[in-house]
Amino acid sequence: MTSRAADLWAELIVAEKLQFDCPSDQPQEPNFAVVYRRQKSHIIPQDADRRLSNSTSSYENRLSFLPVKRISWNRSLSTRGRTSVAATVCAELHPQKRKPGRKAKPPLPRGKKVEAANYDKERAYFQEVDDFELMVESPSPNKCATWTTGIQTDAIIISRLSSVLQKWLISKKLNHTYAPPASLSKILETPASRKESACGVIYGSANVKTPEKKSLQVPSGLYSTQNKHFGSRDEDVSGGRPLSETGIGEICPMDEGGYEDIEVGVSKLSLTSRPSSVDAHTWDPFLALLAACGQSAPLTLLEILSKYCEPQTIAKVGEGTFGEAFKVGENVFKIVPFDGDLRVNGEIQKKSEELLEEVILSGTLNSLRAHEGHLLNSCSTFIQTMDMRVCQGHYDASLLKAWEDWDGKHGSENDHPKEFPEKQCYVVFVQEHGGKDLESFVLLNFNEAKSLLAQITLALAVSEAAYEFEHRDLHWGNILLRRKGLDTVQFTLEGNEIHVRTYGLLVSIIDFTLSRINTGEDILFLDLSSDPELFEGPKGDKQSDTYRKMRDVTGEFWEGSFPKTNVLWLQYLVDILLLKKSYERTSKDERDLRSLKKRLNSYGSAREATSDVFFSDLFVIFQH
Ligand SMILES: Nc1ncnc2c1ncn2[C@@H]1O[C@H](COP(=O)(O)OP(=O)(O)OP(=O)(O)O)[C@@H](O)[C@H]1O
Repeated sequence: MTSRAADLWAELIVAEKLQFDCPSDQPQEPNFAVVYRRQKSHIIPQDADRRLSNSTSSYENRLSFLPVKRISWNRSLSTRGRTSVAATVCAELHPQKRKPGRKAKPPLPRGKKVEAANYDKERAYFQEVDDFELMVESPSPNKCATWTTGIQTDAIIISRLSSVLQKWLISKKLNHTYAPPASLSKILETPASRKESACGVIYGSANVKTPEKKSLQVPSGLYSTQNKHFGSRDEDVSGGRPLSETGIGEICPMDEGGYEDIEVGVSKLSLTSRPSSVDAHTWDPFLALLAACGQSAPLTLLEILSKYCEPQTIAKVGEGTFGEAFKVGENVFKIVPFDGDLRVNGEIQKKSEELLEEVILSGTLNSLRAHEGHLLNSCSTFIQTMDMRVCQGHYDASLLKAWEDWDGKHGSENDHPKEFPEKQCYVVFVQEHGGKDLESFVLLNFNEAKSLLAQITLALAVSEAAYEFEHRDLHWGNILLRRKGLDTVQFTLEGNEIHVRTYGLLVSIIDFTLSRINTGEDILFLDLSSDPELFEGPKGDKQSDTYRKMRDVTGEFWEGSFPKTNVLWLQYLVDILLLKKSYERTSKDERDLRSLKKRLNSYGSAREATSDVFFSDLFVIFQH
């Protein structure tokens, strides 16, 4: 960003602040949306530091589930990037210096009387900003917070522990190498199990209901779909230390078995049989994460990289606060360090259990891909995760080179990864390459804009039907676009096949950090109330307003199912398409968009929104 833009920026945020503080004086809303990214919080409670350093040196004494009201929230949802607005100023307590030249936001001036907002300046600012090539990461409010699944009491922690272990046990069963599922294969071959996977509890449409905490059900859908993505486990799994030598192995032996031994394993975790203190010290989320990735020991980064391409061909494609994204062969590797002492980009690293949840969530959304066309609800709009692996060691030389090349061209906001020590662990998400984010993608015409909205609306509708899914952070950095010569893309919603005209545009949704999902066993969600900054963005900024509207809709009961939040993000997207993106369109097209936005007010879910007339000429429906 040029210094002129920075100056304009400083003036703008003063004006914004004044307007925010004195809404009655200046009720008028700005004409241009500001993209709000959350600011890094620099308040690191001593407690958090202590816990972190305790947990990283050895895996043996790792605390199991941290108290769910976690300090990690305070590492906070970061605000980064060019167009960010700093809504609050946090005390700078953490010792790590910011990388010189990092594009930090100007602080929000406080207590200073200034003139009211001048929108000509704002317009000029955004003009300048838009001219600046958009290369860096999505404006994602950065994660941090802890995934949580319930009210923060000991009993709930135990129950959560048990339920995550259920998932671990299931994951283990998913893995051919761990436990060749001979009996399972037979079950899968039967028509009954296929039918169950189509209408099953986990992947069925209306079967997932929030309040029910189901007893363990072996998700045949999980086997029949996820096996296809994660089925090819390899040498490292069988060759490594068997989990039966670990604490987890004692809970559920590693040898063969069908559903029974999963149930036996889980039953051993019942509240009556195990005091919470025992659970807290025998459960090791790192081992569970390994198991969920089908491993018994971490790989090196080079091992996984070299399976996908010649390491010299790797190029960096993007960055977030916690993840670096590299193009590796045809795929994108998102590499997220975790559990280490070293601050990454000023943030405390994520913990194993957070990554475990993310792994589960990615796997669950993956299962919406209908490989055999037998799912009641399916779509391919959520980014495909091909593999997820735990790695350990220094950053590989090929990645360092790619990182430096990108830094030279674009100027990274992240710390140089050469700092990672030998003990550093990472989760590598191997994903399909989803293209460019909406922020930087150049839309050509109104048809593309319509198809974008249609694909997102249907994907949300499908995921609502399957998992009560709410993305809760669907800003323009989390929508990837690419052009592909497909006329239509297929969705299945409650058994109905719907083909959406693409006009050559294919949409992928990424970043499920704030998302809420009901897997049928657990409700995974983030307690956004723990991050008040999220709701303090400038008034009139569409993204910030959307967080506040979500808060109103949910009444801060973030665990609950409120599909309306998906509708709020659809309205945000309409605004973005009207206000922030330029493409060939008529005034009638704009009127249509505005009418859609208005009608969206009356829809309670993306599912309902699919019936809107706006989409009628884009959908071709086949009823079964
Ligand atoms: N599958 C993908 N295909 C193409 N680009 C991707 C993919 N995944 C991530 N990227 C790129 O990397 C950037 C960072 O990814 P992502 O937002 O998932 O990381 P993150 O660490 O979760 O970010 P943050 O925490 O800051 O939101 C994205 O904005 C995008 O440009």
